[in-house]
Amino acid sequence: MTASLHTAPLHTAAPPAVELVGVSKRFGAVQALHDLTLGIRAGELTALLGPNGAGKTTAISLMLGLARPTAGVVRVLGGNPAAGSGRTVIGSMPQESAIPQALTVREAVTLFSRLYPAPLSVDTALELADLHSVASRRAGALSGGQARRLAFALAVVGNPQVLFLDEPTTGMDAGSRLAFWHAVDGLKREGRTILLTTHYLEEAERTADRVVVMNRGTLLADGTPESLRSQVSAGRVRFTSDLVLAELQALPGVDSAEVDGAGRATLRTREPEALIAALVHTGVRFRELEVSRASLEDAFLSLTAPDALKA
Ligand SMILES: Nc1ncnc2c1ncn2[C@@H]1O[C@H](COP(=O)(O)OP(=O)(O)OP(=O)(O)O)[C@@H](O)[C@H]1O
Repeated sequence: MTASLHTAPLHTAAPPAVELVGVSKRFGAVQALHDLTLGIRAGELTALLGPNGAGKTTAISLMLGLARPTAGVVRVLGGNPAAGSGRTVIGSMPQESAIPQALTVREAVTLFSRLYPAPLSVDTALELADLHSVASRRAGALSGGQARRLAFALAVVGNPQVLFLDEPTTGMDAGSRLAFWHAVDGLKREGRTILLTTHYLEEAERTADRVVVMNRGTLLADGTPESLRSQVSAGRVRFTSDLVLAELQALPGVDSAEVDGAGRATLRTREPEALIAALVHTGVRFRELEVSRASLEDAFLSLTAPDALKA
């Protein structure tokens, strides 16, 4: 197949689905966001991570047009979200949602579906949120996890192009979480743009195309889960030998080394394979070799609290 010479690659041509340019947000004395610039590409699943108070929910409320920036520009699908443009193609699952307690699950989803021009069927939304078995239960009688799933159904029933999920899995049990991520995967495969916040880093690691780490209202890191992991020492190598600290530190690629009184060494390195090859090459006898990979959690801790990993 021959591609047209005039066809620009899609990923460079497509404007960001969500864009923050130089955005600041102040609440009185609190600077919740400080000069934040961020573009979310269409069809991408982005996880927004950061410790409590980092500014994640504030960023989402600006993207939803629920608050206005103190400075800077927010665009969603090319328009100003505060002007209400695009409201019918945006779905949102807030951290806390107030759903009329007397409505049944099916009634609440039906009511919401009527607000949108091209909604999903109510049954599809119930299915996606794994709510069929409690469809006739009143919202006020749902468990915490079921109430989160109802909030998810309400977020997706409008058939959104862009979906914001603020700590979606908080309160869900393991089975609900699995079903939830399966549904999110399906929505992503359909080409929807999804931005979520989570404190469950292993979920972000498995699901996200891109991870954005914030702290104190600013952006600390932005990349694939893999690229963030590689920003910290990618692995931890442990073994027992007669090597002393200075000899361990002299091995190639060692970022940090510790050794206890029994000769048990713990080394952090970006290149565990090269380190082990060099160790073998020295001819020194070693035993009890263990190699473990840095997790996104290691990267997150190292980015948001640089001293945390030095201990
Ligand atoms: N309406 C408000 N009035 C005053 N301060 C606010 C308001 N909303 C947020 N803040 C402050 O702005 C900062 C960022 O809060 P935000 O809720 O965006 O953080 P977050 O990253 O979502 O945190 P969490 O992980 O705890 O949900 C915090 O210091 C918070 O106390």
